[in-house]
Amino acid sequence: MGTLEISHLSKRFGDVVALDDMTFDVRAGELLGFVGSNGAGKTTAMRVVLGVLEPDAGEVHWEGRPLTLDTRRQIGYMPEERGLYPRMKVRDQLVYLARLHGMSTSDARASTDRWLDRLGVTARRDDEVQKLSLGNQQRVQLAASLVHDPRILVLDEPFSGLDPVAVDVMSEVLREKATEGIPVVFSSHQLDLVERLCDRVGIVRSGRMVVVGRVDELRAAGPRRLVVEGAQPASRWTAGLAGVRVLASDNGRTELELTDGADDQAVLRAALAAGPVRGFGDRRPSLTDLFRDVVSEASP
Ligand SMILES: Nc1ncnc2c1ncn2[C@@H]1O[C@H](COP(=O)(O)OP(=O)(O)OP(=O)(O)O)[C@@H](O)[C@H]1O
Repeated sequence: MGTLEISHLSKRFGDVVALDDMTFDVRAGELLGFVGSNGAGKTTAMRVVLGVLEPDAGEVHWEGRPLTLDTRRQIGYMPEERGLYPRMKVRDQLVYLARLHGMSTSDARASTDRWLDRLGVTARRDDEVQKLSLGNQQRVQLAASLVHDPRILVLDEPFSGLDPVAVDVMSEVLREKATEGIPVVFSSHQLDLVERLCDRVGIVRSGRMVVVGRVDELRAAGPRRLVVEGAQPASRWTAGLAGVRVLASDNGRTELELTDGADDQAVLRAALAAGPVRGFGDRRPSLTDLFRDVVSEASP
């Protein structure tokens, strides 16, 4: 199993620049979370990988070679606009899709039944897709991306609209596929989930991949954050501190950002001078914090 390499993709729709020299890779056996604001270019990038959209420039390679029609058939894709036939029965539809990807009828049936069972929709297998709830349609859509035993997984917002149990099942399946050695990339706005699940995260802004790495690496690269409990109000004791910015201050809890060279002991001394301090320590930024930092860097 090889790496999926997305190199220097550019794509415009009229005046809109959807992709602007986007480059990143998805390694064999990893789960990559693809995050970014609405309209940042995630869906466009995924559609280019799948080959349903031609880029203006750039290339996609897998195992060191450009993706061909044949290798693209080995991608399991979950589109954002769910692409099932509403009037077709669940099982028939999955068998049909697996056959379309070259599976024999008996393999297609076996694989369909296995995935329906795994995703908890066996009881609905003879129902038309349109009669299923949205969450169950989504489970079927995931089954559709997996039924042909893909060697690459590209999933556009697979978690949106799922109940917590379905989120767990979906997470488990994606993790398992990565463990099998498949490159797995999925987009999501549920950053807590991405943080928990992914090996690496890529943050997209205005068609460019601006940051990519493990969440702990991204954290280490950002400014240090401190939490001080007690010593209110913060405005009274933080004003004279060099390199210190107040991020939030309420209910006796102050969050600070320290730029290079700021002295945490000076912060503690200033806080103590203002009143009793009950808590003092580092605050690990969440992926949501990191995302906000990256997105706000864009503002002038
Ligand atoms: N077929 C199209 N025609 C015209 N503009 C398009 C088309 N597809 C995408 N765009 C534009 O390209 C930009 C990127 O859109 P894209 O759907 O890739 O973003 P996204 O990151 O997936 O957003 P979201 O998180 O909202 O799903 C947007 O400005 C969008 O309006």
